[in-house]
Amino acid sequence: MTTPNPLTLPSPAKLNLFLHIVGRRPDGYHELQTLFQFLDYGDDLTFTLTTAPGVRLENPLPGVADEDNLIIRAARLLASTTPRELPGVTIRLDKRLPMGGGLGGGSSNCATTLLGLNHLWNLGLSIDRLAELGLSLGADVPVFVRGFAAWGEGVGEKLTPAHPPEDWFVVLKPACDINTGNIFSEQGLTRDTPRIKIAPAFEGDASRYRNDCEDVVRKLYPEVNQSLTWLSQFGPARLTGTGACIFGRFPTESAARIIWESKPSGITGFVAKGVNISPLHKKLTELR
Ligand SMILES: C[C@](O)(CO)[C@H](O)COP(=O)(O)OP(=O)(O)OC[C@H]1O[C@@H](n2ccc(N)nc2=O)[C@H](O)[C@@H]1O
Ligand SMILES: Nc1ncnc2c1ncn2[C@@H]1O[C@H](COP(=O)(O)OP(=O)(O)OP(=O)(O)O)[C@@H](O)[C@H]1O
Repeated sequence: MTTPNPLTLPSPAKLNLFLHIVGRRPDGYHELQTLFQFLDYGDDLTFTLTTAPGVRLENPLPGVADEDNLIIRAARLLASTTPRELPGVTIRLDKRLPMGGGLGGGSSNCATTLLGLNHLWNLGLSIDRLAELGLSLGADVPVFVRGFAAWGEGVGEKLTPAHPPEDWFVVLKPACDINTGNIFSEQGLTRDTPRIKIAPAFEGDASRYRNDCEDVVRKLYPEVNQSLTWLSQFGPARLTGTGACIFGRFPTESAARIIWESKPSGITGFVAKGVNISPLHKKLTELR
């Protein structure tokens, strides 16, 4: 199939179905054990190749300077890997994922840019190389580059494919933004959860494991505490990443929608399906 110009690619959310902090590296980064799954919900990025050189963002993100935007940083990093003169590109971001929500929106935008421009610029970089470039921009980027649900170890870059059930989720965004770095620097954070043995073909219920950031986040953010208490009435509810979003798992879309409709007023969020192959990779496969 010929690649359309403009080309729109999905930039999905991830959930951390559980998140254990098992240690701390000498550079201060935390060693994790986590289970990543994608959602069939997220942002869209539209790439338009142009004859004028350079990388431009059509719609800047409020509060994020273009040179800090992970889309621009990913595009520039990719361009620096080749001496070739590349076509210019204009990128439009249709943002749906809340920022600072623990859904990995910025990291996902970064990965969609790396994979999208590798394709459009015909760079031929391997997934391993793209994951390595991505890791230099953020700990959550490699899982979005690789595109399969996975056990994550290290800082989340050592990935082993996993197959959690593709259930439905109610994702709630309490009315607060949480900075990942701030949570990881909290004194009271649990950092010594014993390592568990990862089961490569995991197909079970991850809710028997916890999110180690939850106690600290509940204490610092009463909005998250209240939302978790509310959603827990219907089954296990968890924080994703360092929050602020929380999620509950349901076997069917209709079961999830019933709970969604009854949520307290003032809380935003969405209902989405968990998927073990990233919608980005599905779309790129169609283009090959
Ligand atoms: C919490 C997770 O979302 C779980 O998937 C990720 O580990 C966070 O990944 P991310 O948002 O890509 O995080 P980064 O942008 O790499 O890191 C933000 C800051 O959080 C802290 N940080 C992050 C990841 C990690 N494993 N240990 C840390 O201590 C570092 O101070 C870092 O400067
Ligand atoms: N394209 C982008 N989209 C969103 N945030 C971006 C982007 N580029 C840079 N950022 C910065 O990254 C920060 C974290 O945004 P993001 O949406 O990835 O949070 P998050 O979901 O909590 O991430 P994670 O789960 O990886 O910790 C934002 O507050 C913003 O300053």
